[in-house]
Amino acid sequence: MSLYHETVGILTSTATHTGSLKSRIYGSKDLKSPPAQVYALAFESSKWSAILKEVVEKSQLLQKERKLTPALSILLVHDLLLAKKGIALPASHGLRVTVEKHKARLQSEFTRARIRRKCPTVDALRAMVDAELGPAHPRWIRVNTLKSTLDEQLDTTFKGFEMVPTVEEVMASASTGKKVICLDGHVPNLIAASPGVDFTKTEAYKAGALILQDKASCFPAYLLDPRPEDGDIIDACSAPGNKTTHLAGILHERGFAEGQRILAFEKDKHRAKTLERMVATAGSSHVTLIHPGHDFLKTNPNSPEFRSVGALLLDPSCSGSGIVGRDDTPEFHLPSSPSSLHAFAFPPARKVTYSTCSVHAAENEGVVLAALASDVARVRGWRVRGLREWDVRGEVAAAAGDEEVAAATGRKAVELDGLDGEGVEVRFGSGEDDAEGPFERDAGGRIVRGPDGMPRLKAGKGRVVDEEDGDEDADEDDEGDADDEWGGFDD
Ligand SMILES: C[S@@+](CC[C@H](N)C(=O)[O-])C[C@H]1O[C@@H](n2cnc3c(N)ncnc32)[C@H](O)[C@@H]1O
Repeated sequence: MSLYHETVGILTSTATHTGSLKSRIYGSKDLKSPPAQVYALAFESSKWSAILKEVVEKSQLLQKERKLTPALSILLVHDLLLAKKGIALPASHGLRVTVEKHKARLQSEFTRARIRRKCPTVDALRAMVDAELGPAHPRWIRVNTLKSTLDEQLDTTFKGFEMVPTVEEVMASASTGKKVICLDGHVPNLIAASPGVDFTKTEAYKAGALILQDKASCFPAYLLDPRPEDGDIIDACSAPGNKTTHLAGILHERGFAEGQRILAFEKDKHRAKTLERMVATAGSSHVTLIHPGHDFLKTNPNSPEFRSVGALLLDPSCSGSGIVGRDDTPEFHLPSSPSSLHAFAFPPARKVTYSTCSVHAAENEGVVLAALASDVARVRGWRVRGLREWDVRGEVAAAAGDEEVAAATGRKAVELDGLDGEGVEVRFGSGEDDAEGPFERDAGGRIVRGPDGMPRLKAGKGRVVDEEDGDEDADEDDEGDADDEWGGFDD
């Protein structure tokens, strides 16, 4: 079957019409054509289809060529008019001949469609079509510290990229074609690069030194703040392994304690294989114990295996409604909220992060509220912490009017309040607004980082590093509530 028929099949089949376009194509076992080619054709043709529909209709192509279907006509006319190499079929192929004999008429209808949109050139029309898709998002790349360092990557993979101080400038580079990068101001070792640059061919990517991971997806491991003294860390819902390997990267920089491990659960055996591959490529197999095909909810928190689990990361399956750039409407799956309640029951656990890639309150604030209202949370004293200074936090209405939950759950950080009076390491910041953010910047506007790779906070902005013992302390709060002083992760 030709590339065109296979792509029509993907775009029109109701049987495969779930999940994103990408997952439908890359998850299809029946495709003969290269998935990347099918994806490019499906995506680009869909992007242009409003204009191509006009061209096909006004040229009366379908009336003249009865064997062509509407979907096939859009794909073929797309390649005829817009692909560099034209229709990807032999010159004598019936489909190609059928469409090419109408080239002059199709071309003139395309020109009319462009003029109707007041675009003087095809490039201007292209820019208009791209703009309708919304702003180009940066390519987020996490340097995997198990395999490389930020500096090493700046000197190699990103050599030749211009360093800019803001993500807005990275996004703007989509229209100038310049290759630029910006170091993220929140998550260490995270880089925003120009949209459209393909890093999958680089040696660093192939070696696992670079991991393509959206910024939002980097927050859970960063907020969990795994430390050598935390003991074992559970990643309850691990595949494909972005956060599992991120946890390993953070602990690698801090130094794993003797015998400290990441316990990674993945209930889907097929996805667990992907997890195994990712953990191996990232160089973290020796510190990660994978439980393939194991349902985290079926674990016994009191089992000796978990006696030193101090922190858990929960990233359950969700509707995915908040994924930027998702190209079609996702199904609405509710997450398994019991995972939060289950995590609270691990005896030594002191920290849990709960994250989703959903914008639905039922999957976010609703789950946090239900978890906090549970018996185990009340008995063990679990409370919500985190992200006080983040611009977008939980919604008060969605949190049933609970302002503490709403104000603290912008990106779902939940932490145990010290049961034994020792308190906890993470504290809230003051919540003051600061146009430039709370971090020190150098003359070029870049965020200055401390020896541990964390951005350095300006004096008076929450977390500070005690120069003598390296411990992180909170500044004095005007209201004297040390619990409300943390500002380490926030903008
Ligand atoms: C959102 S994805 C996790 C993404 C992953 N944390 C990452 O950053 O790459 C959710 C995964 O959790 C798995 N999962 C869901 N419920 C689970 C459970 N109760 N126990 C173990 N795995 C679970 C799903 O099979 C799926 O692979």
